[in-house]
Order: sequence, then C-alpha cells, then structure tokens
Amino acid sequence: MIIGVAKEIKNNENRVGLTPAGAGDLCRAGHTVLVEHSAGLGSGFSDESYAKIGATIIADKKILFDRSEMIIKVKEPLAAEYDLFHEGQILFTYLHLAPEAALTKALLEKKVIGIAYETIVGRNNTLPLLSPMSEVAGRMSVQIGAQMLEKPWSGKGILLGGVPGVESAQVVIIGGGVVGTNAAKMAVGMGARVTIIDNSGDRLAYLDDIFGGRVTTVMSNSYNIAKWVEKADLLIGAVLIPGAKAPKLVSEEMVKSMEIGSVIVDVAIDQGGSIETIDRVTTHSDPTYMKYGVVHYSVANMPGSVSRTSTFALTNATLPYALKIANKGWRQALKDDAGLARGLNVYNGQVTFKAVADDQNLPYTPVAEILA
Ligand SMILES: NC(=O)C1=CN([C@@H]2O[C@H](COP(=O)(O)OP(=O)(O)OC[C@H]3O[C@@H](n4cnc5c(N)ncnc54)[C@H](O)[C@@H]3O)[C@@H](O)[C@H]2O)C=CC1
Ligand SMILES: CC(=O)C(=O)O
Repeated sequence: MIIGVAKEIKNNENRVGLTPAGAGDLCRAGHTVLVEHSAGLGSGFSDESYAKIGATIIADKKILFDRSEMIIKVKEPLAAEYDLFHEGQILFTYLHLAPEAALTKALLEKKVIGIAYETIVGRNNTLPLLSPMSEVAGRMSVQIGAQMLEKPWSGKGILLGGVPGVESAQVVIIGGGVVGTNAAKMAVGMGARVTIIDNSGDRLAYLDDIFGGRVTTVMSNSYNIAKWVEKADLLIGAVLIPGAKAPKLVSEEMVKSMEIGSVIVDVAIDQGGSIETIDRVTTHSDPTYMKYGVVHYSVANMPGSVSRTSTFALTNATLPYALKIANKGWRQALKDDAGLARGLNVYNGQVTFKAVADDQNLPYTPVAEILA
C-alpha cells in the first residue's frame, strides 16, 4: 500500500503521524511510505531520518495526497485540507466528527474511508489510540492550570500545593477516566486537594482504591457538580461519551459561582466541551479567555506542544493498527478486528458511527452492513 504521512497544519501542532521507526516498520513490511517535507521537524525528526529507513520525501502536499492510498495524520483535517482528499482514500487520524459538521460533510462528499483513532476499541472496552494522548493531556492540564492560577495569567495568585501554614488549591476533575486519572496523579503529587466526579460507581471505587484516600470521589449529578464547581480553584473537564458530543455538565450559573481568578481547563473541548461558558476552541498561541472573571483554557490539541513525547506515544499505539490496515487492506483488517471496525466513522458518503449520525441528524449505516 502507498501510505502518506502529511505535515500537520493546525496552530502549534508539532506532532507527526509516524516516527521514523514506525515508517521503517511499514517499509519493511513491503509498503511505500511517502513523508511530506519537514513533517517530522516539530517532533525532532529530520527528512533524512525518514529517508534513511526507506521512506520517500515529497515536497508538494497535493502530490503526497494524490499518490497515497492511506493518509496517516494526527489531527482532524482543517478546511484548507478538505480538497486534498480523493474518493476511496483511507484517512487514519483523530477525527472528532460529532461537533464538526463541516468536516463531516467534506469527508462524506469526498467519499473518504475515515477511521478515527478515538473510537477504536481495545481489550476491556478501552480506547487504545485515545489513551496515550489522554495521558499526556491529563498530565498537562494540571501543569497548565497551575500556571494559569498565577497572577500574571489573570489567576487568583495561588500556588497549587500551598506552603506550610497556607492551604493548598482545590482541584475538581469532572470525568475520572484516563485524562481525569492522570490529572489527579499530577495534582496529588503537587500537593493540591483533589476531588474527582464521575457517573460510574465502579470507576469511583477504582479511583478510591488506587489513590488510597488521597482524593475525594463524588458521584456525578447536577447537585454535586454545582457544589464542587463553586469550591474549585482549578476545574478540569475530562468527560467522554465515545464518539459523541461531550455533555454540558457545568452550566453558566455554576461558572458564575466560582471565585474571580479561578481557572477552567476543558480537556474535553475536542468533543465540543463540557462547560457551558466554553464557547470557542482556543490555540496554543492564544490559549485563554476570561468570562465572569474565570480563566478559560480550551485548546483542542494540547499534546501538540509536547510533541516529541506525544509522537512517540502515539506511534506506539497506532502502528500495529496501521500495519494491519496496510497488510490486509482496510476491509479485511476491520472484519478481523471488531475493535478496529469501531473506528470506521465515514465510508463512501455514509456515516458509520451512530453517535456522530445522531449528533448531526444524519442517516446512519452500521459498519456490519458495509463489511457484509
Ligand atoms: N484537548 C486535548 O488536547 C485532548 C482531549 N482529549 C479528550 O479528553 C476527553 C476525555 O478522554 P479520556 O479521559 O480518554 O476518556 P475516558 O473514556 O477514559 O474517560 C471519560 C470519563 O468520563 C466519565 N463520564 C461520562 N459521562 C459522565 C458524566 N455525565 N459525569 C461524569 N463523568 C462522566 C466516564 O465514566 C469516564 O470515566 C475526551 O473528549 C478526549 O478526546 C484527550 C486528549 C487530548
Ligand atoms: C486526542 C486529540 O484530539 C489530540 O491528541 O489532539
């Protein structure tokens, strides 16, 4: 198969879809790997490092897209990229289609085979291609939140861990999955008081166990959320209903109840955001805005700024799937792996992921029908 690794164009998106080692594995399996000129630079990989393992460097983005049977990316395509795709081309990347009507329309019109990293399911119902970036973003959410609480960033001027004789900050995390657990690890490590809110009793029991009483666990309902949002110095949004728009769990009134200079980091922004006052996606170059005196941070590609760590972690997870798709062809690979089949979001002008179809009022075609 001819596989194209495209250079990312999103603001400060420094990751790349494959490391040279990953590209090398695909070349050794007999595939042709085309890498867009300078695609790896943001993650510290030169064109030469890809050329050395047998990949071909392509200077022109359009030629790369025209020649490739499968495009491997990191982020969902932006408007400037829509026209580059062609019918029957496989797109293997994060897609986050539920809140992105224009992108969905473009992929349907182009009849792209869109396999989304974030909806592929692994053993025990895990999300193996989302998890590594959720680990990164969860950890980052606390270091970013800690900085935003500093006065020069319009925060209330408090240190997350406090000091002896002065109380530490209250961190409230809504969603105790991969992002939430990693955020809690960092916040506990920095000495903050930490509360995790989730709607799964099993998950809360697990978190209570692993943190050994160093976090408070709370069942998710609007009463509890309102109570804890009011107390939060740093509020982290980390909920997910796979493939669907994030539920808006924190209302405008709840945000108004927060103290001036408190901080919200809504990691769930890539699925549309879980906080009512998060009304825009921000960028690494302009990451925050103020509403009701509260700092709002809503960057949808947080791991893009710690690109070297993230690119290694992402390729570790995606490569086995990329190899399956390339070796067997997409159809057989999906037939052989029901979890990979859950990644198919669009095919030949049809939406094949139910939550995306429901959120966008579009007709839904089950993957089983496509594979029959
Ligand atoms: N902004 C960024 O750069 C990044 C964003 N993300 C996003 O972060 C979000 C969270 O991802 P993960 O932690 O991997 O998902 P996950 O599936 O591991 O965890 C989600 C948690 O939310 C909980 N949940 C669902 N509905 C809830 C409700 N009504 N109340 C409370 N909890 C609820 C679930 O029980 C689960 O524990 C996703 O939208 C993901 O795409 C991930 C990486 C980077
Ligand atoms: C998960 C995701 O959207 C990201 O890593 O950017």
